[in-house]
Amino acid sequence: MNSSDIACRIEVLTAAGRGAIGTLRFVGPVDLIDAAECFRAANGRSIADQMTNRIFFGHWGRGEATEEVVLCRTSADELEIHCHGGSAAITRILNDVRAAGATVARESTSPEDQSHGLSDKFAQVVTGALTARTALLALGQFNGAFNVWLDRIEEIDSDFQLRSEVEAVISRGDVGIHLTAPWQVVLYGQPNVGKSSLINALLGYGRAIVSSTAGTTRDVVSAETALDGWPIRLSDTAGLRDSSDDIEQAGIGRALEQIETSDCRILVIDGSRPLTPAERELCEQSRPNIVVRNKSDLSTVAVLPANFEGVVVSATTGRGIDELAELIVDELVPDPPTPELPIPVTHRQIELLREAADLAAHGQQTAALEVLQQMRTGQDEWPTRE
Ligand SMILES: Nc1nc2c(ncn2[C@@H]2O[C@H](COP(=O)(O)OP(=O)(O)OP(=O)(O)O)[C@@H](O)[C@H]2O)c(=O)[nH]1
Ligand SMILES: [Mg+2]
Repeated sequence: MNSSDIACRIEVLTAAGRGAIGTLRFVGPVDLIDAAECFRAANGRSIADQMTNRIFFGHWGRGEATEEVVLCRTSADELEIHCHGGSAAITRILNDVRAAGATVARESTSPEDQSHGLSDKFAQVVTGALTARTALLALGQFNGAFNVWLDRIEEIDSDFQLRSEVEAVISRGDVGIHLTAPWQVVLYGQPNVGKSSLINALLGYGRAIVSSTAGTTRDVVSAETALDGWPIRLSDTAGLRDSSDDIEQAGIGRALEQIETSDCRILVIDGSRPLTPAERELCEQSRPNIVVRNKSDLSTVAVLPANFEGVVVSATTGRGIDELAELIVDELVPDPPTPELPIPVTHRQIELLREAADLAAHGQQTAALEVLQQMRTGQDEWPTRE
């Protein structure tokens, strides 16, 4: 019998979005998968020779690029496949089984299908949102906040008012872009001031190595967390100093790149001793968003240049860490939006909004509205997480 004559299908059982494990169910003759040679059981038997209702372990894929999976024949012609929860593993298994002749069931819970055809890729933003808070904002857009706004602005008859409405939406673009990608926050400063201790205190666990030896951190060490429900990637960096050590120099080069590309720059100084000339220069030249005066449990003698406030903390005792977290949030999201407000979620949407604001500023209201109508859901490109 030709495989295309066999009624068999595969479906994804786990919900869309990020998860630890992905589960798929195959219904049909399992020798179809054996014949396609996409799975090798650790016990050397074919799937058809495995006992029902017993799990068995093996590798999916051929050659080098295999992946560990756990399978279970839940009945003679039903097979569950448990794999890594990322979409890559699920998609690969779906594609292999489809290539072997199975159909992919419509009830698939891929993000595209989960929108039930109601809307478009807003569903992808909802499932790609990194925290409950950002998921709620994305859900607001999925539920039509943007389209409601597009309907409403068509009624506006003043180009001045149109422009200010559009600019208010643009101002939420930074939050929109970060629904699915964390803000970058960097800690930097001289060696031994307590940067690694601080990142650990903010994270609540020991991510970075701490030691009394200056020059301990050599590379950028990053970790993701959430502060007040906002997704944040904190990066610890090598202490900045003149060094003849090649590895340390390379680490300092990476630190400087990270400082340059971050959304929030936190300069850490050792507040228990007078400010060094290098720290003074960093205050004045590196444009820090926040200056942290660490080691306040020892003393607070450091005096910052005029116009710099500095938050007083101790990574060791925890003093000031909550206040520091609040300052970071205030820097990144000074005006947190609510889910019913329209929020652009892609760079393309922000570009279109800017174009419309510009047209409105030149009195071209009809043209501005035409540009805005291109933003109706379903006509845009969407962000994906690397
Ligand atoms: N008393 C006190 N000691 C601290 C505090 N924060 C850090 N230290 C100590 O300072 C030393 C250096 O801490 P690290 O966190 O490794 O400093 P760093 O800035 O990451 O250093 P490099 O990686 O070398 O650039 C360690 O001995 C820490 O225990 C603090 O708030 N109070
Ligand atoms: Mg360090």
